[in-house]
Amino acid sequence: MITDILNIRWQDVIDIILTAILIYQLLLLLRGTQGIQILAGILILLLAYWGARRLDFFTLEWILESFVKSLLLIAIILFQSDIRRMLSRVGRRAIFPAGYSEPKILEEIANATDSLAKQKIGGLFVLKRQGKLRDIIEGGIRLDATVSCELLLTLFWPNSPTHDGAVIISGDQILAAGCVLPLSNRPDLDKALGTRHRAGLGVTEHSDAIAIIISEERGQVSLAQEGRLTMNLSRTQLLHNLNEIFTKNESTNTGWYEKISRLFEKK
Ligand SMILES: Nc1ncnc2c1ncn2[C@@H]1O[C@H](COP(=O)(O)OP(=O)(O)OP(=O)(O)O)[C@@H](O)[C@H]1O
Repeated sequence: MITDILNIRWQDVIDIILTAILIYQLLLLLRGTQGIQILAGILILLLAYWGARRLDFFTLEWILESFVKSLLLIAIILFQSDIRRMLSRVGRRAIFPAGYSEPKILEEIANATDSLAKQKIGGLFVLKRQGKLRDIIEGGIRLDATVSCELLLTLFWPNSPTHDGAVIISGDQILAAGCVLPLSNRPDLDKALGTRHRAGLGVTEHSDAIAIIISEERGQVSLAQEGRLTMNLSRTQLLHNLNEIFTKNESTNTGWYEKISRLFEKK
């Protein structure tokens, strides 16, 4: 046993790590879906097969053995939509890692912000960076849709179910809407500013995310970063600030570890 451990090759270590990551990601992908129930069913049948073998129940073993032999095929058929979703996610991240370097994304966000402000419709966008916002995203309505000005406007349209709360964006993807953010406790904040601004500021105190706040009352746009609020921005100023934050920093600040973890990360 000890000699086996001593003989372990570096390939075995990588093999074990990759298998663990794969299983963990599969479980994350299936969590909360019907897939997890199917997986539990398969595990019960595998347990029954193992029991039948141990107890020499030949007929049951024979039936379950045929099932176990075709398990891979059965799993592919049962999980085809989950597998498709996972492959497209991995492929998309490998080729187009989550980032804001594509100028069109920031323009779509700036256009939506400007349009909401002009119509005095309240809005709150959170632009995710390296820091995880999993709890916040899971509390909202999951979307996984491509960023577009039209969709962002629709999400904040009065009476829409996603009108309240924040939209979380990561690169070219809208991850979730209707998300509740942690509120800032800053005592020196202008008393005229309500919970939308405190929420936008709060998320930037807890993470490296950027928040764009559109005031319903005054139709003004504010940008929050690292617990600081820059208020009353025009469309041009907002776009300029976003470009400064993202296109310059994002590509240089991302190390190899972040690049690899983004590939597997479930946001
Ligand atoms: N914790 C939170 N997370 C996300 N959104 C929140 C949170 N709390 C409040 N909001 C949003 O803020 C809205 C209330 O805005 P409120 O009037 O208090 O803010 P405000 O900062 O004064 O902005 P406005 O100028 O738009 O009135 C809620 O309807 C909701 O959409």
